[in-house]
Amino acid sequence: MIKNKNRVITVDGPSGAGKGTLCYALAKQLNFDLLDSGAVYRILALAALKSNVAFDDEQALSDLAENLDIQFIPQNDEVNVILNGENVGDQIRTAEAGQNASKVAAFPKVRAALLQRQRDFSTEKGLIADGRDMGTVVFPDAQVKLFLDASAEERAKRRVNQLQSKGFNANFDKILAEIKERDDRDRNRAVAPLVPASDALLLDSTNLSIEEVIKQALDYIQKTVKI
Ligand SMILES: Nc1ncnc2c1ncn2[C@@H]1O[C@H](COP(=O)(O)OP(=O)(O)OP(=O)(O)O)[C@@H](O)[C@H]1O
Ligand SMILES: Nc1ccn([C@@H]2O[C@H](COP(=O)(O)O)[C@@H](O)[C@H]2O)c(=O)n1
Repeated sequence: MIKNKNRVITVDGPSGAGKGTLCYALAKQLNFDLLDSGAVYRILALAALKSNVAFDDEQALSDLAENLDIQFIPQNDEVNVILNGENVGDQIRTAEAGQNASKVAAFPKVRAALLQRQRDFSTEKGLIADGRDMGTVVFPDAQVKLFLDASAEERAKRRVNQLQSKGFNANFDKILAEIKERDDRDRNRAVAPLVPASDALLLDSTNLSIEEVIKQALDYIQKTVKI
């Protein structure tokens, strides 16, 4: 049995690698809680827009981050994301919201303001933590660390399919450019850049189906720790 404070499995990686899909499956299979840390940064960017805080005002953004009133409420197979009492699930899931999140996430004071809030998601039940710095910064003592990657072209293809399946128009070249821009910002920022933890298992999902990724992750988890 994993000791309480370390009962954490981290999944980091770039946008569209399949982290959310994998984390949801792992949380369900293992009956662990789920932290979607990207949603926290997306909510902060939305809160900044709503309160006219500029994306380059680090102090105001970190003050906002300290006082964010957010709730994640599971309902059926979804998690309702609530900001100041308003369900903002749809507003934080746009491509623009992802780009805005990566801008506010680059500031050290913002990341510091959100650190404990993310750690508080870890309980005795166990936690699957999805993000960019889960294994390197937020949960450095996690028992299992995964880094899920895929080529930028494959990730753009997945995003196009995802948007089209929801009835939206999607332009591959535009989405690929956005993915590369966000990768670049996340990988090259001064604080908590997107890098695999030194003790993370690297999983390249470019040529793997969702089922294969889940199986490889579960096999590794079961080999590494007794859940
Ligand atoms: N191995 C895979 N093969 C094909 N499609 C996949 C695979 N993994 C995930 N997908 C699909 O790719 C899309 C993006 O996946 P997902 O949202 O899980 O990525 P993500 O890494 O969480 O992205 P983000 O960091 O931007 O939230 C989804 O439509 C998902 O169904
Ligand atoms: N641990 C994290 C998680 C996310 N970010 C930033 O938020 C952006 C949106 O994340 P998604 O996973 O929801 O796509 C992402 O591009 C990162 O800039 C982060 O910095 N740290």
